[in-house]
Amino acid sequence: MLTKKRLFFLGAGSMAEAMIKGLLAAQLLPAEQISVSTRKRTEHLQELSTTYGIHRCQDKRAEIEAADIIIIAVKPFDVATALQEVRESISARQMVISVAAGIATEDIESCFSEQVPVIRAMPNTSSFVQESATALCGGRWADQEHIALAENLFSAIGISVVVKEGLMNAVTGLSGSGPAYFYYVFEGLIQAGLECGLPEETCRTLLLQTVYGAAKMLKTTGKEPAELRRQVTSPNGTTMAGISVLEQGDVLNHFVQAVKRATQRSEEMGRQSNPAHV
Ligand SMILES: NC(=O)C1=CN([C@@H]2O[C@H](COP(=O)(O)OP(=O)(O)OC[C@H]3O[C@@H](n4cnc5c(N)ncnc54)[C@H](O)[C@@H]3O)[C@@H](O)[C@H]2O)C=CC1
Ligand SMILES: O=C(O)[C@@H]1CCC=N1
Repeated sequence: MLTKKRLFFLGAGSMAEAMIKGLLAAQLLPAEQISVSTRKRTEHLQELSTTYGIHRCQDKRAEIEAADIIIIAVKPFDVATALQEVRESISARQMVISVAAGIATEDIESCFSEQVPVIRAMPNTSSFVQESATALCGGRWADQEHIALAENLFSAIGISVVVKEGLMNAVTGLSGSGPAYFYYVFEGLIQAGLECGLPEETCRTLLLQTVYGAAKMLKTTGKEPAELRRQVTSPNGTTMAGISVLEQGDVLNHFVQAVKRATQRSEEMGRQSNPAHV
């Protein structure tokens, strides 16, 4: 479905690069059909174009007019300015996909004079290795075909699910930010291994396989995490001793609070960066 489409990325940071890398690896469309722009012409833009063979934007408006799908991948507080610059070049025959945290489809829609189909999506940076977990929803003017096209795009770089827009801030706090929670745990475990006398390389090798194996167990056995944890935990053994320290620190509840705070932050950013109010 996407093979002949032209994509324009408004913004060329971590998320845009992760998506571009994933899309090209999936061979969903040729690199020449992807254009990127940044606020200023930077070396980074040149680097992206050299690395991936994508088109480095020369004339933002003309290239946006020629695009089929415009992907908003600027920071939430830059969405208003970025859209102000190009809104006249976007029409109802195109489709906008925003990955900006917190920004509602209706606030993006209100920037255009036409009934532009808008999809709000929340992928994560694992798009880079085609392992994103993406949730998306359609705005007022997005029909089933637009949603299917967006699912097609995000399924090429991981898995995608369609949710109600009211759940998008929670998705942002859970799986949008999610990789960072796991990296944080990984950092802690590396530090633990080092402090217990293991060489760094050994820690890294063992932990990488441990995290990969645990994720694969969850995915392939379909068992509950508590059940899989029980299988590791011998009565009065090492795991029980380790987990009791985490329980004393109420670590599980801290994860719950972290995701709730991230969800709330997504809501706040949506209010503070609302492009409809600029
Ligand atoms: N980094 C992540 O893990 C995820 C980020 N997101 C969302 O993706 C969006 C981008 O985030 P990052 O890539 O992390 O940010 P970033 O700071 O790495 O990249 C932002 C890019 O936008 C460009 N930009 C700023 N103003 C612009 C303008 N007026 N016109 C064109 N380009 C402009 C900047 O030059 C930069 O290339 C955010 O809205 C964020 O909420 C969504 C999912 C995950
Ligand atoms: O930290 C952020 O605001 C972005 C949105 C989800 C992941 N990173």
